[in-house]
Amino acid sequence: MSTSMLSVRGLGMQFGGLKALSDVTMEVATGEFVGVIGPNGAGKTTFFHAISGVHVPTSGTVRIRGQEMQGNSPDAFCRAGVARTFQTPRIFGDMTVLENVRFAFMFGNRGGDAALVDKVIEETHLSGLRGETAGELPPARQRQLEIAMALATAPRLLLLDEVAAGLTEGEVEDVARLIRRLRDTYGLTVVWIEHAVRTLMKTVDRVAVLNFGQLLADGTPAQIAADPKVISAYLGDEVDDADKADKVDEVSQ
Ligand SMILES: Nc1ncnc2c1ncn2[C@@H]1O[C@H](COP(=O)(O)OP(=O)(O)OP(=O)(O)O)[C@@H](O)[C@H]1O
Repeated sequence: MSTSMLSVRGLGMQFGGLKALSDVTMEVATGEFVGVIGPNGAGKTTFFHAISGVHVPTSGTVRIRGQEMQGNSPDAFCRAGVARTFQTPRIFGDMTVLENVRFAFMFGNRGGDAALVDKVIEETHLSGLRGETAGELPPARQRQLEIAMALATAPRLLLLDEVAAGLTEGEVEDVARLIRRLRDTYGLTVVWIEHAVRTLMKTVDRVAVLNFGQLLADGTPAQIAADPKVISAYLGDEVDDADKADKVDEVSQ
C-alpha cells in the first residue's frame, strides 16, 4: 500500500474578500509525480505557498508524511523534507553557480561537502558552468540552478512552480526529462505547476486542476484530457474559435 507524502484537507486561503483557495482536498502518495494546472489566477501558486510555509492557510490542514504542518515556517517545511522552486527563480544573481548551490546546502543544514555539492551540480547538468555568475545565465540554465538548489536540501517532496516558464519548446522537453530522471534517482515525490500543459501531461502520473481556487478535477492525464469540465474551464466564454481549438489541442495531446 502506498503511503501519503502530502495530505491536504479542506485547505482555504482568503485575502480580504478574495477566496484564493476554497476547500481543497488532495492526497499525494510517496513517489507520485503530480501536475497542477489551471487558468491564470486559479490559485496554483497560493496552493504551493500554503503547503510550503510561505502562507498560513485560513482553514484546513496540511500534513507531510502524517505530520500536521500548516502554520509552520518555510524552514520547518524544509526540515520536514519539502523543497520548492518559485515562479521567478530565487537565485543569487551576483554569485556563481557553485556559490548558489553551496548556499542551498547550508540552508538545508547539510554543510558544504564538496563531493555532494559536485554531485548535485553534475546531476543538474551544470558542471561546465560552476564558475559562471548566476544572474548572467540564460533562463533555462537559471531554472536548472533553481532545481539544483532545491535538491541541495535533500528533499523528499519537490514542489516546482513553472520551471518551464519562458523556455523554448525544446528546453521545456529537456527540463521535463531532467525532473523525471531526478525523481527516479532520488526517489522524489514531485508536484509540478505548469502552463506547458502538453509536456506536463506526457510527464506526470496524475493531474490536479484548480479553477477559481477550487479543485475542479483530479485524475490521470487521459481522464483530465477527456473531462468536459476541464475543457470548458480552459476555454472560458469569451475566446474565439481559433483560440478554443488551440487550447483543446493543448489539453488533449
Ligand atoms: N498575497 C496576496 N494578496 C492578495 N491577493 C492575492 C495574494 N496572492 C495571490 N492573490 C490572489 O489570489 C488569486 C490566486 O493567485 P495565484 O497566484 O495563486 O494564481 P495562479 O493560479 O498561480 O496564477 P498564475 O497562473 O497566473 O500564476 C489571484 O486572484 C491573486 O490575485
